[in-house]
Amino acid sequence: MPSLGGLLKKRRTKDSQTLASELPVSSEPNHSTVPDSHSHDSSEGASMQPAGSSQEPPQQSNNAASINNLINTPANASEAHGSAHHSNAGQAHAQQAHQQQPLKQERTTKGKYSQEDFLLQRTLGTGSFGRVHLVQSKHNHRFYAMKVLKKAQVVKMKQIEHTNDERRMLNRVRHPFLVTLWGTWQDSRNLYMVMDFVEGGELFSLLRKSQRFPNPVAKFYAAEVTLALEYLHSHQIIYRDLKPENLLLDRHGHLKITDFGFAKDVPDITWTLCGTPDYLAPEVVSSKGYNKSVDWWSLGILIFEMLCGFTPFWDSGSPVKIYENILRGKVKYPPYLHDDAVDLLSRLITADLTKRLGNLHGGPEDVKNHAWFAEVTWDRLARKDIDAPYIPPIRGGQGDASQYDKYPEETEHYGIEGEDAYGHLFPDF
Ligand SMILES: Nc1ncnc2c1ncn2[C@@H]1O[C@H](COP(=O)(O)OP(=O)(O)OP(=O)(O)O)[C@@H](O)[C@H]1O
Repeated sequence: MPSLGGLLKKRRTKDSQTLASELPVSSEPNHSTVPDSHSHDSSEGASMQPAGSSQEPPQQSNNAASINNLINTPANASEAHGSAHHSNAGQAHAQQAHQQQPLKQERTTKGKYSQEDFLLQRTLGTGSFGRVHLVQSKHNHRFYAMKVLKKAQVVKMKQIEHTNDERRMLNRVRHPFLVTLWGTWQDSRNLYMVMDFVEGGELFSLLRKSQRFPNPVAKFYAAEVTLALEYLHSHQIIYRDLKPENLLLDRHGHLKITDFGFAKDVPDITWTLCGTPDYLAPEVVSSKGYNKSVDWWSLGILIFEMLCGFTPFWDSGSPVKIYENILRGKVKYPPYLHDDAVDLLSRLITADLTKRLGNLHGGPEDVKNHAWFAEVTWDRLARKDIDAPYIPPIRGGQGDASQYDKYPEETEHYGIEGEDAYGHLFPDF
């Protein structure tokens, strides 16, 4: 059993460096809120629509409940609600619905927004190349998340292509479980991306506070991720950075995948070594060509981590040790795991690409039809018509960032004009 000291507190970065400014996840108990079923995403318009800007009043809190109590409460789990039912007809519908979901028309945003359009607020998170701020539009007064990437840092870390890909991929996708990009621009030092503000915080924080999720809770999040992967793969996009840090919760408790920094348009195979060590598939580690199959491997790691509280190949030493464990491929399944879960995990976390679920002839349907997902009504899930197991306690209305850890703020001013050595490398921003 690995020692979980570091893993419990630290977010894992793409390059495995720990963030100097990172604060440990708060150990304060969180508070439950009244679950709101039948929630609908208000951020899916083609124009600048409310992103995290619901006009609902703050939700009621229940000061007695810790997150762990809350998500272990059967009444809050989708299975215990009886709201997730197996339905083959539903699966067929969901499949159709996904194939019908169009890629977004490329939005022409260049020159449309600038720093002047937004009031800068607190930092929501930091990453390898910059940080993400909460911002408020001066025009519609709604709240957004603004990702700021330092050009010099992006260039130094040889991430020019990935950064351009991130913008391009995010601009193309439109799905209830993927974050929406509204605009990008650049100044002499930084690149800026304005997205939905997803108010409920990271699944990472919820998981660390809860230690591990009960089977139905893990199943709910895994099912939403499965639909998002199905959508991306049907548009030839591999995501390549699945992990709880990149899964955000909206105010109703549904997932939104953020951080498309490694997403790639890949009709067949690619070779780049990227991702987060714990989550890398063996074909990535061993520098073989790979394809969408890597996301199904990562889904297995994600489900394992949600059910167990740690990743199967984790090592406190170094990424190299983790890579060795991945190549050795030995997974110890704790006895408390449900048999169906172990069966699914062993079919996802397999180095044999001819056996890995999601990568076979049946594609994502093989994953969706697995016994572990038997209760899931996929078409209802795709409509967000299944109650989420945990409703983030967002009491402050719009712009409430209380679900995010606090970070030391950036002192550098944004919007500075001047010499720009790298601007030509990012022509789409
Ligand atoms: N749309 C959003 N709404 C709210 N918070 C967000 C949003 N996007 C990102 N964040 C917060 O900012 C953090 C960093 O964002 P992101 O992962 O995109 O940056 P990154 O530089 O690519 O990070 P990394 O190098 O760790 O992958 C996220 O983990 C999350 O806490």
